Amino acid sequence: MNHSDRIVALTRNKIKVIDPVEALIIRSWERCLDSYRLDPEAKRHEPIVIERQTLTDHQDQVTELLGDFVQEEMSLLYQRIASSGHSVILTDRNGIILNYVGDPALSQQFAQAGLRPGAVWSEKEEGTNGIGTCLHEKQAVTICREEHFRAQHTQLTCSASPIFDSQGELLAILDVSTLNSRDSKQIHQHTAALVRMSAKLIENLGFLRQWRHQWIVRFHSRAEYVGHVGEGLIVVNENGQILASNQNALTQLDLNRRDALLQRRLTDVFNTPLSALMAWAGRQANHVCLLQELAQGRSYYALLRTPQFPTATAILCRQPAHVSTTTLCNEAMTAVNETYTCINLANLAGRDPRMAANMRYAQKVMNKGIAILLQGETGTGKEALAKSIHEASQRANKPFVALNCAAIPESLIESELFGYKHGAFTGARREGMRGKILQSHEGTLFLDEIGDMPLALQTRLLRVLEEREVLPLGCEQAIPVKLNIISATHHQLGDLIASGKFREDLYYRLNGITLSLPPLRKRTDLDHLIRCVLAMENGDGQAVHISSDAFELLLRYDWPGNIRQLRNVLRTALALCTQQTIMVEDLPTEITGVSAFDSCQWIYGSAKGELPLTGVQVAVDAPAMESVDSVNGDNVLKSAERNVMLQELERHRWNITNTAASLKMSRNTLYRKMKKHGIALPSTH
Ligand SMILES: Nc1ncnc2c1ncn2[C@@H]1O[C@H](COP(=O)(O)OP(=O)(O)OP(=O)(O)O)[C@@H](O)[C@H]1O
Repeated sequence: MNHSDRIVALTRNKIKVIDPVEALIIRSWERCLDSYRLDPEAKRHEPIVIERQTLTDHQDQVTELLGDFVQEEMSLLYQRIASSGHSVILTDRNGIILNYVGDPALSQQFAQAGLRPGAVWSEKEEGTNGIGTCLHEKQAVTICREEHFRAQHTQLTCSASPIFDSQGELLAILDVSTLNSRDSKQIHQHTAALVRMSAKLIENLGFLRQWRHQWIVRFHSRAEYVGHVGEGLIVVNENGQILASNQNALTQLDLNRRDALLQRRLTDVFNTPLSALMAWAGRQANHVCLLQELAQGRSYYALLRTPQFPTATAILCRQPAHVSTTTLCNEAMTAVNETYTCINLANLAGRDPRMAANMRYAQKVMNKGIAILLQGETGTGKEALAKSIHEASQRANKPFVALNCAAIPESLIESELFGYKHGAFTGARREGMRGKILQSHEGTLFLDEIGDMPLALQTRLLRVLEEREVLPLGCEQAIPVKLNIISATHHQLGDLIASGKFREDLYYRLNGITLSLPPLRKRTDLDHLIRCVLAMENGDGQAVHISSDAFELLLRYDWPGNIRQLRNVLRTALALCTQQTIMVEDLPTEITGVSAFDSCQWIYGSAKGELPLTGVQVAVDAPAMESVDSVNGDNVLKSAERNVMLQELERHRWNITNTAASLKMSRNTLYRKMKKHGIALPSTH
């Protein structure tokens, strides 16, 4: 069957199609046949190319909206995937090619194929193709060889991803095209993932640029992702009214429509007014603060970016360094490279017996090639411990290489971990890539969030561990590797094994010894740790004090975010306090709220014959609470009760039985109180 007959047979349902990707292509073919009346076998034609001056105008328009860094990001993407036959292309929303980065030796061939600045690659002109079909579908697509409608384009393979403006309108397309690739579509998924990430990055940077004269709240449910490609962005004016948001913000907040945010006030969405964020940004520009979303009580970390006025010299929030795709893939590494100046194996234990036992075991096994598994809730210090073990070991002068299995897309983990040979697949770098396993040769490989590793990769990893050699993609010869693995997880791997999500044999390989890090609320040396972390955060600054009331609250708080949260809270408190003394009012409501809730529970609960909550009975001055919440006393108590419930629900991952038990109330009472406070169970917990 020739190209044309195949298209017609598939489009007219003469061959059944099940795959949704194919369905997208069939839709496009239908448009080409029925709406644009194109002929797949039409004799070779030249794409329309717009005039030079018009092209310059189009380029200026897009550069004005997206900024100069587009070219830089395109070059970075090109370097990452550089191999013969690739070019990185930017088009505007009409499919006009604006910029092109590619191998100069091949530019002639690309130009002959019609891929040159000024050429129009809309579907209407060129039939089904990466750029045109992406424009129409407004989603990332990969169009491989015969999937192109025009027979003359079947030498091309293109992965394209849309770039939207802050109103959600399509602005541009980022595309990577290659000529005469013989790889399967599946193999192109690696390139497609990189294109999607770069497009998202350009979109975010364009967003920040477009709204550079307004306040922007940058947030994510994980502190380390603020400033990265997945962060949510919400623009507010000085009255706290929301002007725009990016798609990530909607995804993070579980909203499906942009207008669900527009024209609302920041305080309709989060528990913190803009004024509080401004005060924070003025004093502690570089650090994230904790926000609570009102609808479901989820916590987010946020940075406020101050408006950039031409003369601004004073308070400027952190403008994260240019985040390239490479940094995204190395997220785990970035986290490990945080300054742990005063954390080492000797002082990590603090004065907690369980931690001290962990350190003793670590000392005993760290030079014996025994795999160490670190288990603990988020923020308990697993990465810090892994790094300290490496630094205390005999391989301290060898590399410490980290991979966060949950932070990078599934399609990229394989090549990040195992590496690949030059030309292993479309998008492979010319010189190939060594992969984290080989990079860590003789050093330590730290596999964070191992519970999130896809099953297929678990099998490959197991083979590497058993055979002590690695076979990068596209290589025929395995390379011997000397591996020392430390892995970490917040999951109970036993549960994952029971549900078939984790291989039991891999678990035994990784678990030469398990070190369980206690949550902060169970550490016996919390007082000592608070002092250490405070000293660490204070750096070389003047001596700092904590009032006994504030210290008491810190000791009694449950710390769902563990040491990470403790660091953040103390950072904020340090920034807010006056005369180097941290007072109750310098602490966030989720901490001060506990005491108010307890007294409120004591008042209301006893009247209804219910037990008081956790037994915490710390008196906090009502004015302090009022100044935080700016509400009357009754509301303070209600809001405190709500806060504590949300916090406990979050801590127990919205398990009603466990939350009710920890709050010492029946499940029915918990449901009743949740209803009273308008707390709904999130669907994804
Ligand atoms: N003993 C300690 N003293 C002071 N700070 C610590 C200590 N242990 C960890 N931290 C700090 O706490 C924060 C969280 O630590 P880390 O990232 O190691 O936790 P984690 O358990 O790996 O978290 P996650 O599971 O979310 O990745 C980091 O900022 C780290 O510097």
